[in-house]
Amino acid sequence: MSLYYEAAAILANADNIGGSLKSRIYGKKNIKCSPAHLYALISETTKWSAVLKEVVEKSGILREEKKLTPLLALLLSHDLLLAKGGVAAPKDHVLKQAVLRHKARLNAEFTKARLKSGFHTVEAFRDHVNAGSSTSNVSEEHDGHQTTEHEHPRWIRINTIKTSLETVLRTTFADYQQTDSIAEVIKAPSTSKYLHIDAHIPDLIALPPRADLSKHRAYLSGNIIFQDKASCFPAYLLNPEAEDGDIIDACAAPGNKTTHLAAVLSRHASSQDTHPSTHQHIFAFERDKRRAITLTKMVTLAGADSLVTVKGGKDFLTADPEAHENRNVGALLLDPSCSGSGIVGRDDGPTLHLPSTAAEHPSTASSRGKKRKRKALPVPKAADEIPAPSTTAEAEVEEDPPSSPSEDLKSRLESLSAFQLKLLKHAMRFPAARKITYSTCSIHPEENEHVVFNALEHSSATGLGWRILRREEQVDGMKRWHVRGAVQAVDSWPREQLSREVVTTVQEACIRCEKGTGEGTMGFFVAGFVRDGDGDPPAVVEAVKGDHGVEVGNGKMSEEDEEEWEGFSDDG
Ligand SMILES: C[S@@+](CC[C@H](N)C(=O)[O-])C[C@H]1O[C@@H](n2cnc3c(N)ncnc32)[C@H](O)[C@@H]1O
Repeated sequence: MSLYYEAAAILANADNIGGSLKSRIYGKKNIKCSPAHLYALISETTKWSAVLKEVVEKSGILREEKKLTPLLALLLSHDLLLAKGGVAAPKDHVLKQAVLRHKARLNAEFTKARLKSGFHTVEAFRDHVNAGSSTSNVSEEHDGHQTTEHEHPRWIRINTIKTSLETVLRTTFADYQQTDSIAEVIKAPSTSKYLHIDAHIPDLIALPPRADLSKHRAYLSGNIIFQDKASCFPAYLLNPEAEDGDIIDACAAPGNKTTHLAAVLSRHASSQDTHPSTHQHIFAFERDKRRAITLTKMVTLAGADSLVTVKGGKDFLTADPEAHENRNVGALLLDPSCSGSGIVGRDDGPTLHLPSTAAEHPSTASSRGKKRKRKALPVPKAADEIPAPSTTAEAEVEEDPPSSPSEDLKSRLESLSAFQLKLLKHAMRFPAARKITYSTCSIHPEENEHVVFNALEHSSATGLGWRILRREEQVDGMKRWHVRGAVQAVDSWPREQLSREVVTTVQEACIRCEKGTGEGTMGFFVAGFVRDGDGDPPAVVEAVKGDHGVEVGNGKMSEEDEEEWEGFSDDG
């Protein structure tokens, strides 16, 4: 498969794999081309896609070249017009020939687009695009600055292990102007010095989209951490307090929530004038050894070494709840692998704009007989837990897809939610546990509200006294957050065991974030579980054994457990 076919397949993301573009490319097995080359081609093409979309549409190439899909046309025209070495294929390659046949027209349209944008040289045009000053979806003008439709602020969590909000406002952000309006920050150009202090999460601020602090001393020293607002919800909602004892982060890499947990402990301790490591510890499980290395680095950079033990290469499902070291685990944070459908791309990465064949020649689509049209799947933008470039047009596929995307998605969601539920049920087995948060960066009810309902209906919850953490019991910022569980997810749940009242309470207790709104969050879900009273550890073990056929600690698994699902790769 040539570079362009591989790049188009990754951009189409037909597997709907979550995670950053980088992690999806580097984590992909069996790719033939160099990952670095693929990454460069895809990210550069995405950056230029608003310009190239128009160039491709106006050139008419898609109408005449049946071998080209909109994605291939974008990638090839990028290399033809902008790459130093031109199209990276032998001269008799079918794709190279297809694009070269239209070279003159593509060049002419590109020149027109450049001049229309007011640039006399390609270099000036390139600088403009590289500065991120929007070749994409230019939709509005604000104070002379153009902004794109789905701008995402640069969220920054102040690492309270090392510093405080007050200190960074006085130092790192001393020359920034504070505004109460997140909208003002979102529409500001990347270089402007606007700052918004978040109203829900303590120690979180928003800067304009694409604000680049990656070389700033505060970032390099771990005083500030780039973390999306939604991604801060779980540790804040879990709210581990001194009496909660030790904490498990069950799916920890790259470590945003682990270090946030450590910062919360640190903050609580400093308000009580104690040191957290004397009575509380965080165990961070990460099954993937490679990702565990990143996790360890992040923990060290955040100054959280004394608070966190990284369990690298260790599967949380093999952790024995009865083990001596887990006897004080009172709180667990579960943020398992998920479809990543809430990811809107890497931190403020660009949006992919696909050329439309239909828009150019309305008659063409209907005259294509058997060819099928389907919506291009959203493409991961380029991060940890963020943006996948979203597509703006329909991709035409010439061949029959192997199976319908909705069937693929349905079975993928079934596997994912079974795995997520299994983790949640395992967390409920820790005898001293009193608090759990369950979160995903997915927008699908199957991975969210339905997992919660399933757990609540299951005797892991009912037999052991677990219940949902109601809205009115949540920490202040989460109680005030207005986007709650999806009503349609709740309505579609068959009320077999849970009463209408319970279902309504759960819907109100669940917390969601939506992507692409003026709130500047990614798509996200979190729910809290609590257990009242002291419990009775021996009875707990019996209930668990009886219910699951699992003797925790000796590795004897039930039939259901034997089918180990490996999960999808995650954000990097
Ligand atoms: C969504 S990511 C976690 C992101 C992380 N919580 C953060 O905020 O940076 C899920 C992680 O869980 C890991 N994982 C999945 N299943 C696991 C398991 N059974 N035990 C331990 N880690 C697991 C994956 O390798 C992946 O790194």
